[in-house]
Amino acid sequence: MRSAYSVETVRAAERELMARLPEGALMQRAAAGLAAACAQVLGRTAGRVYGSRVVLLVGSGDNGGDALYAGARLAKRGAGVTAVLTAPEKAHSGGLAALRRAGGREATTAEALASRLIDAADLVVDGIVGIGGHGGLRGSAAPLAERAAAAGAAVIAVDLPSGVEADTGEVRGPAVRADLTVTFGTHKAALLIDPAREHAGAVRLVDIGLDPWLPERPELEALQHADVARLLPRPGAESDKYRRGVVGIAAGSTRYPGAAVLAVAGALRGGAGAVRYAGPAGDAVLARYPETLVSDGGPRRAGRVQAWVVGPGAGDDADTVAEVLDVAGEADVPVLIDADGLRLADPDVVRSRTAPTLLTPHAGEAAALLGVDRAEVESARLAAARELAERYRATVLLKGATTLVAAPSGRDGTAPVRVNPTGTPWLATAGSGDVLSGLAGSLLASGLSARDAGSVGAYLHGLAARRGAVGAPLAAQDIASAVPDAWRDIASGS
Ligand SMILES: NC(=O)C1=CN([C@@H]2O[C@H](COP(=O)(O)OP(=O)(O)OC[C@H]3O[C@@H](n4cnc5c(N)ncnc54)[C@H](O)[C@@H]3O)[C@@H](O)[C@H]2O)[C@@H](O)CC1
Ligand SMILES: [K+]
Repeated sequence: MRSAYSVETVRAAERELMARLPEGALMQRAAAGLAAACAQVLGRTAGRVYGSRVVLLVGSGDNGGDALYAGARLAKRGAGVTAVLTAPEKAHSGGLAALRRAGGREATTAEALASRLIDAADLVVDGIVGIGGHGGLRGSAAPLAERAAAAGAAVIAVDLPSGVEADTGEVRGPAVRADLTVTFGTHKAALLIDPAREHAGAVRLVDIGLDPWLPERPELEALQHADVARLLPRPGAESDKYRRGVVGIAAGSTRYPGAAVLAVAGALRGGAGAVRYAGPAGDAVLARYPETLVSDGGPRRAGRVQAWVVGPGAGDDADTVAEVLDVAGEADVPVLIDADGLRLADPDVVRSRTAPTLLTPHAGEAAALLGVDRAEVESARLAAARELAERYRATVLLKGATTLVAAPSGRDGTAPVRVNPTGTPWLATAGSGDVLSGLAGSLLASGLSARDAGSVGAYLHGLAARRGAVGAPLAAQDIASAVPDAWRDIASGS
């Protein structure tokens, strides 16, 4: 599991740890990890550390201190290191002294911008601002970041790419774009959630001994292979198709029969023992998937299921959405609501449900439910997912480059929001969401909680797209077809 903690929590843990260590020890741990990462990158870009050209962008806080101490370590190994001080009078004094002792140089922002210093660098280290920052880069920091981006040197961000919001992943103004971010103690939300995540590049976590002081429950977590492997449903020796769970799919319309076929395609690969289809696209479904149990009497007459999926390709069929909510309410089984179903479902009915509900909007659908612009959802994904989960008292899977799964708060607080690490741009293809709804619905039917079904579904879905795409576009059906490969990879730990 990869966990991310809030700035407030990180600071509290750091205080506990620092109280037990000699002064400055923590910053030395951070600087040592940072210098090691810099040396590795220099090995690739400049051949070696000795004789390489390193530029440190140094702000006025401890983030700059980390950069200065790391720079001193590199200077001792023969790198030519210049620190560009955005606020010379406020730069970390111990770090600056260490850099000077090691033979490093200093420049003001104006000098750096007027010369070719940054353009000629092999490596730029961004120590402008870390967890102490708010808002986009201010003052002379913004043109420095721009120059670094244009220079084409490798950029390593210290703790966070400067200018992003640590706790939310928002980017509200100019921000550094890094190739690698070396972060300390724990991940922060900005390193996992877009748009900030995109600015971070690859992320390396340096252990500074913070773990014992961090609370058990993080703000955010990203499942890894081993976590998903533990959650994947496995049939026992005694299982028959009904015990494995039956998922009901109420999707598609005469206008959009394909959505039904794709949702069924996903559902057949999600671990349920059987898939029932209730809707007007039964012939299309059977033609492609003869193993489906098709009924043409609507959801009420479809027979028992352990979870329902409703909404993909539903068009304006509000009656079916209402019927599924009715039937699922009577049987007290989980419901996944996707696509058109999100717009058609009665919010009061959704809120008053007692069995789990999983809503799976993309940014546009989430925006419509929240009554805001799509851009607002895309720029503040975490807040949007949390807000929807509370408003609907339902688990919300907000699709996107970094898909989020947020559960509503319960008696013992709010479970960490899950962020899916397997997303890929290849997923942005028509019908991809229909496959996900079937897949996650099938996981719900096989007994996973809404939060687990959503996050395992998104994980498998992303991995399947990566497996299936391998450098070429893929269609939604290919994603469904690649799910068993993804499942095998996870189950076998490969
Ligand atoms: N606290 C600790 O124990 C440790 C902290 N470490 C480092 O210390 C950092 C936190 O240090 P600080 O609390 O001093 O804070 P930062 O160094 O992150 O930033 C604070 C400074 O940045 C300026 N600033 C804020 N927003 C800005 C913006 N948008 N544009 C330009 N300047 C801006 C502020 O005026 C302030 O002077 C961490 O991110 C990490 O790099 C590490 O050394 C590990 C140990
Ligand atoms: K930084």
